[in-house]
Amino acid sequence: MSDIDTSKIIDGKAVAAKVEAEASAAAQKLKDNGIIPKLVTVLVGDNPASQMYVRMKHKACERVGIAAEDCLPPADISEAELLDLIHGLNEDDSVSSILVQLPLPAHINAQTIMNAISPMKDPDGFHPFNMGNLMINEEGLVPCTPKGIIRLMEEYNVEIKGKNAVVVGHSNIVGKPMAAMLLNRDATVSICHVFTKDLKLYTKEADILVVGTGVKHLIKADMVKDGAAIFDAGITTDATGTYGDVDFENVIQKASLITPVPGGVGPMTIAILMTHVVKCAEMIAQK
Ligand SMILES: Nc1nc(=O)c2c([nH]1)NC[C@@H]1CN(c3ccc(C(=O)N[C@@H](CCC(=O)O)C(=O)O)cc3)C=[N+]21
Repeated sequence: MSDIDTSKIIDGKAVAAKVEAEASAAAQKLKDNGIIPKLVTVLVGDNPASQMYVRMKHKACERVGIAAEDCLPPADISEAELLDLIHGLNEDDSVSSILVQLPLPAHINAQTIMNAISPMKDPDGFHPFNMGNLMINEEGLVPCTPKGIIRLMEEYNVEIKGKNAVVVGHSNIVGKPMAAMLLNRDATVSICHVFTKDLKLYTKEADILVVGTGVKHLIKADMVKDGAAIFDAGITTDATGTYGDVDFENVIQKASLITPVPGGVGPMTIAILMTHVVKCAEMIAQK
């Protein structure tokens, strides 16, 4: 195995700590004025991975000084009952933010649920109102993972304007909003996905490469341009360990900058979420 130049590795944990400190300061200002930002998480059923992610979000709230509450409906809750629960949280003035953990059980339409969350209380930025604003370059509450990646680009002085940016994965929570954010900053953006015929043809041209597919080690060294900045939003955990969508050890040899998994994009997602909970509380205070 060849040596790894650690100066190329983006420290997502360090930037996340900085973002959390900013959120904490903003939360303190609100609290000085008698407003307590509060996140309510809704976790349907008992998926262990979801339980872990929700626990990580609650721990972040604790670090930042945000109140957090857990709603734990059973896996067989009906869509109508879940909608009722959300309507109650929308009406509750003590609740700043509502996060319904994904994935939801198959008998519930996830988008129907996302649409029911008040767009003012949507720290995930998944409501069509917030998604629509992103599309017209009015970035308010936007999806946390791509926003966290943009913040990493800013912190590491990755120029976006005029660059070839390639996004692999076209999900509503990573790929699509990522592409919109890069386009808003004047990159030339390509979006590749599972039906793309020749993935390498695109990735080879990428000055900025963002990958979010959930396919372990999809991106190999021969698919990457020399000097590319690479952001890996994928995470797969199996019996042998935790992996990203990028074959890190080999791809780092060609990259100028690269996020590790874990410790890259993941912590940023949660840190940005914290800033959004505070933003929601600020919006409610101004209403
Ligand atoms: N409504 C909703 N909002 C979400 O934001 C949301 C969701 N549903 N469903 C699931 C995905 C997944 N997600 C992650 C956040 C942080 C890490 C993270 O911080 N990971 C650590 C590693 C954790 C480990 O070791 O497995 C890291 O990358 O360093 C991972 C995954 C948020 N999600």
